[in-house]
Parts: sequence; structure tokens; C-alpha cells
Amino acid sequence: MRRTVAEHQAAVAGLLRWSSGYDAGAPEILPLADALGRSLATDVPAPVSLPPFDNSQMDGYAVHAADLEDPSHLAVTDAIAAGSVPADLRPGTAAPIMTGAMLPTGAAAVVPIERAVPPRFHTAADLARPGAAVTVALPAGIPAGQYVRRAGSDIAEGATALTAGTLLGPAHLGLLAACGVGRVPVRPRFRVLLLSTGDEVAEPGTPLAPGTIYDANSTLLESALTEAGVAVTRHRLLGDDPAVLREALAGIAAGSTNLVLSTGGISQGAYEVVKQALADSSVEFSSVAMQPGGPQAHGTLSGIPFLGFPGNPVSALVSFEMFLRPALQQLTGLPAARPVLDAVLTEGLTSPEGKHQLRRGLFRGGRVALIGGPGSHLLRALAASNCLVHVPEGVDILQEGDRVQVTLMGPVPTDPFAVEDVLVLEDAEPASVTD
Ligand SMILES: Nc1nc2c(c(=O)[nH]1)N[C@H]1C(S)=C(S)[C@@H](COP(=O)(O)OP(=O)(O)OC[C@H]3O[C@@H](n4cnc5c(N)ncnc54)[C@H](O)[C@@H]3O)O[C@H]1N2
Ligand code: MOO
Repeated sequence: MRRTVAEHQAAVAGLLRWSSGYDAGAPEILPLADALGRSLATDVPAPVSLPPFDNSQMDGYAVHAADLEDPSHLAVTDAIAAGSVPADLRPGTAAPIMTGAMLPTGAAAVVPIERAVPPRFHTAADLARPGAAVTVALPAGIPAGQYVRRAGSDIAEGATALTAGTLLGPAHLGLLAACGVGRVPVRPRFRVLLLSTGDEVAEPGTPLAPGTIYDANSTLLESALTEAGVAVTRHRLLGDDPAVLREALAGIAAGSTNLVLSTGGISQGAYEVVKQALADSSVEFSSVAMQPGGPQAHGTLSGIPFLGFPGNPVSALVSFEMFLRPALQQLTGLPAARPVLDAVLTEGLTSPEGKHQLRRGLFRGGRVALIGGPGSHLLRALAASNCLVHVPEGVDILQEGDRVQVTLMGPVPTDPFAVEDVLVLEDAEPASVTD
């Protein structure tokens, strides 16, 4: 079956929505320290106002409302440290007050110590000197409210501090902590069982037999899924025997995972293990008008959603970015959507007819250079890139200076663009023929 990218995106999103059993409304309650990167399950109201009380923004003197016009001779009272409860301030006096300390009743403004005469706090020795009149002079005409942080000026008690679906970053967790919230309801993690197929695929760290390659996909996809907030279980490597794969899939208990994701074995070869093992199932094998990532499989196995990504590593990651990542975002609120930006091509390119091509690129300063060729085995080029360059269906050729859209996947270098700096990687073979 042939599909457009949009059709397959909708199919994957629908599959997860209707069959994964994922329930965003069944939150986990976590201590703040464990909630970084998670999606908030419910709105959280502020249990206290921030600041909780009027306080000083500066180290200086708290001045009475009656003395704002003429504070040229004020008697200095006891100092107010942060964390203490001050005595009321009387007219004609000024209270040394520290940043964050509670404003005394009667005070209307704070003057920083640097603007006082003398411009330093009185020492214990000053205060102990017999008969010393400890006074301070401040500049005339102090605006009411100067350097006062009003109670509730950040957030008022009962107001919504964070809304459901917020991806909890340091600032969000800091806000909750400041509000005194110790535990937070987060949406559960989506669970994926990941399995790689192929007799040629060997575990990294083991000796490599002739004709075999190391398994890149398990690590690549486990990392991409983990970064997207998914709880991943890796299956042991599966070879090319359909009976073994069928047995492994039959052993997956209902409710143990929200999705089974495989790589490899779905194209046109004689040993397409996933295709053969699932020939009599409801799983559909499609050709999506996308390059890389053309061959795709999706459906359910005993009610559990199943996705089959192609075996080429770049195809597997592009499939994740284009199909699974957006579906997870819609369903779970995680991960955050990738930024899509306009960019100017630093060189021309050609793209297969009738396909949405995704090239790997390095974006900076509004321009994008292609990194490596279109081949879906080019992992080093993938690792040197920070974006996917979109060449939409219907566009077969683009010139240097043409505008494209890029999906940003990594950090953007801040130094100016120099084409000669870009890693020049030769494509060892032309792009795969896709069905
Ligand atoms: N006659 C045709 N051949 C191919 C077509 C086609 O349309 N007609 N499509 C090509 C495209 S496009 C892709 S993509 C691949 C997809 O193939 P499969 O999904 O069946 O994957 P495999 O054949 O198992 O592997 C493809 C490639 O990837 C390597 N691989 C597989 N697993 C891993 C892994 N875990 N880590 C690293 N590399 C892996 C594998 O050795 C192959 O080189 O089919 C094209 N062929
Ligand atoms: O993913 Mo293939 O291009 O579709 O290599």
C-alpha cells in the first residue's frame, strides 16, 4: 500500500490514540527532584502568594510613609534581617533592612545603603558608643513603593501556577518549590518494547564475525525514545527466523507495554523477518512517499500497537522523528515539538520524484549546508548534522540560495557560517531505490 507522509502520520497517531492503552489521566505523583522533563498531569494552583509578604529588594533603609519627602535626619532603629519579623516602623526613624527581609508596618519604601549618608550600616561599636545619636540622612523625595517587592506581585495565592501539559523544566520546578509544593502529579511515561532484527546484527562490544555489523538501531532508538520521555525496554536481538520472532511477539503480555517497535525486515528481500512473521496478522506493510524511511509497518498484535521501522539506521531515526515523535507529543504532551525554521540552502540538491526527502543538514545563521548524501546508512553524517532538511513531494531540484524548511534536532553553532568548515562527507553509494 502506498501512502503520503501525512497519511502515515495520521495512521500512527490514531494507532497510539486508540490502541496503546496510554492513560494521561492516571498520574504518577513524584517528588520535584524526580519530575524534571515530565509532563504535568493537572493544573497546579499556588498554595501561597509569591512573595508571601512585602519585602525589601535591596540592602538599605526602610523609610516611613511620613518621611518620604524629607528623610534628611532619621534615627536608626534595630536592623531587620531576612527571616525575622520586624517591629513597626515609627515616623522619624529608618530601619536597616536586608534584601528579602519583611518590610515593617509603616514603611513605604527602601533606600539602598549606597545612597545613604553614611553609605554603610552602623557597626555594633557605633551603636554601643555612649550618647551617640545614631542617625542617617537619605535623599529627599523618595517614591512610594521604591525597592519594595509586594506580596503576590509574582503570583497570588490560588492563582494557577502551572497548567496541565507543561513540560517541567528547572524554572517550573523552581516555581513549585517556591510555592512550597513538594510533590507533583505527572503524566505516566509511555512504554515501548524495542526490538532489532537481522542475522547480520551483532551486539556492540562482542567480536564481529565476517559479514555482520554492530546493532546501531537499538541504541539510536532507545536514546531517541528516552530523550522523548519514553520508558524503553530493549528486547534481546532477534535474527531472521520468523518463527522465533512470532514466538517473541506472542510472549508479550497485554498491558506490559504501550507499543512494540521493531527495526529491519520490512522491505522487499528474501529474508524480511518482520514481514514474514506477521504475514497473516492485521499489520499493514506500506510504502510511504518519504526518503529515507519509505518502507513502514503498522497495526496491532493481540491488541498491542506495533510499528515496524526500516533497518537502515538513518531511516529508523527519520521514521521516529516524522511519525512516532509527533504522535507521542499529541498523546502524552512529551516531547516538546521540534522547531521548524526557514533556511537558505548553501548548495543545490536533487530529490527523488514523488517523495518527501529529508536530508541531513547543519543549520546556522539562517543558512543550511547539506551534510553527507541522501544514503540512509550514513550515520557519521547524521551525527555531524543538527537538522533535517525538508524537500517536499513535488520538488525534485533545488538550487543554492533556495529557501527550505528545516526541523531543528540539535544545538545551533553560534559562530558565523563558513562553508569550508562543514564536514565534507562522500556518499559511498547512491540513495536507495524505494518501492
Ligand atoms: N529491492 C528493494 N530493496 C530495498 C528497497 C526497495 O524498495 N526495493 N527499499 C530499501 C529501503 S528504502 C530501505 S530503508 C531498506 C529497508 O529494509 P528493511 O527494513 O527490510 O531492513 P533490513 O533489510 O533488515 O536492513 C536494511 C539495512 O539496515 C541494516 N540494519 C538493519 N538492522 C540494523 C541495526 N539494528 N543496526 C544497524 N544496521 C542495521 C542492514 O544491515 C541493512 O544494511 O531496504 C532497501 N532495500
Ligand atoms: O529508508 Mo530507505 O531510503 O527509505 O533508505
